[in-house]
Amino acid sequence: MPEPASVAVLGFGPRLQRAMTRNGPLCVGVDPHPALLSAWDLADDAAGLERFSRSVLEAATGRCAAIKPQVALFERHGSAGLAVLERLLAEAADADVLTIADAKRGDIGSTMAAYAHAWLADDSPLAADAVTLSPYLGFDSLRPALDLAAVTGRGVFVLALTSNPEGAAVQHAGDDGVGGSVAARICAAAADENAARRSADSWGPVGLVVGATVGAASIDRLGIDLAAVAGPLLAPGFGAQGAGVAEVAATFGPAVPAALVSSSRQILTAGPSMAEVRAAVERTAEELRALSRGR
Ligand SMILES: O=c1ccn([C@@H]2O[C@H](COP(=O)(O)O)[C@@H](O)[C@H]2O)c(=O)[nH]1
Repeated sequence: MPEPASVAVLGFGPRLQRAMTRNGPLCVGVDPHPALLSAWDLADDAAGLERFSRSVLEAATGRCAAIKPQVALFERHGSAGLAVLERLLAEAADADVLTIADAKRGDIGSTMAAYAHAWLADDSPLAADAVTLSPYLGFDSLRPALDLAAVTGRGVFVLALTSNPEGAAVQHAGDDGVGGSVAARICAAAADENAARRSADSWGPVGLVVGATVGAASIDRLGIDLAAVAGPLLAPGFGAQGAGVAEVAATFGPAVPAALVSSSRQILTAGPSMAEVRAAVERTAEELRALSRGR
């Protein structure tokens, strides 16, 4: 049977480029940690989760390029939490806010196909604009998601150089300074994938996760050319994990225009006052817009 036609007209790469041009490179993380729910005077249950998520979406709308719900923090509430996530994804789509489900999925064959369907198929209740994927069962084990994203006009962000210090033990393995490390191979595979899928000046559907905390020294030592990926670079680690604008500039260098910088706790701790959350989103967005403008 032929693949069903997708409702998406533009691919994820160009849609994200358009959103970043319009609102700047901030991605607001929706991380309803129990401690944050409590600080917002909300119960640690599905109703609290819903109030929290809706408020973050409202504060983020029109001020950022995308939101990134942390799926684990919805899953910990079971089916009721996933139902809240489904509604958040639908409401964000209605508000014209792009969504990246931070699910870090990765498996083999038909199981990977099921993950791909859950997050990237048009008829799935959990469909997001993009999903994060873990390539540690082999980059090509992600094939069902890479192929489905291309069909439905959605995207993927593959973990390459994560923001946590423990990531280096695996991701830097094989470092020979000329692209032999695990991370460099993932970057090269993403670049090949995008070269086959993207058109002219647009980004392809395959992005990478590269922490803002990683630093230029590691990128240089690993011999990685982030700009060659020709796709978006999701950069967690900003704010609560210690990276600021200077670290984003240093880590991404000439690839800074591709950096979609994600911040969760630093913004969310401004709540529960909606005025304060909106102000925190706008302050962060403006700092990052200034970086994109080269100031
Ligand atoms: O390398 C990675 C990949 C994902 N994350 C996720 O991003 C947010 C970061 O939250 P902050 O509060 O801004 O620190 C969180 O959901 C992580 O699971 C990451 O931090 N690093």
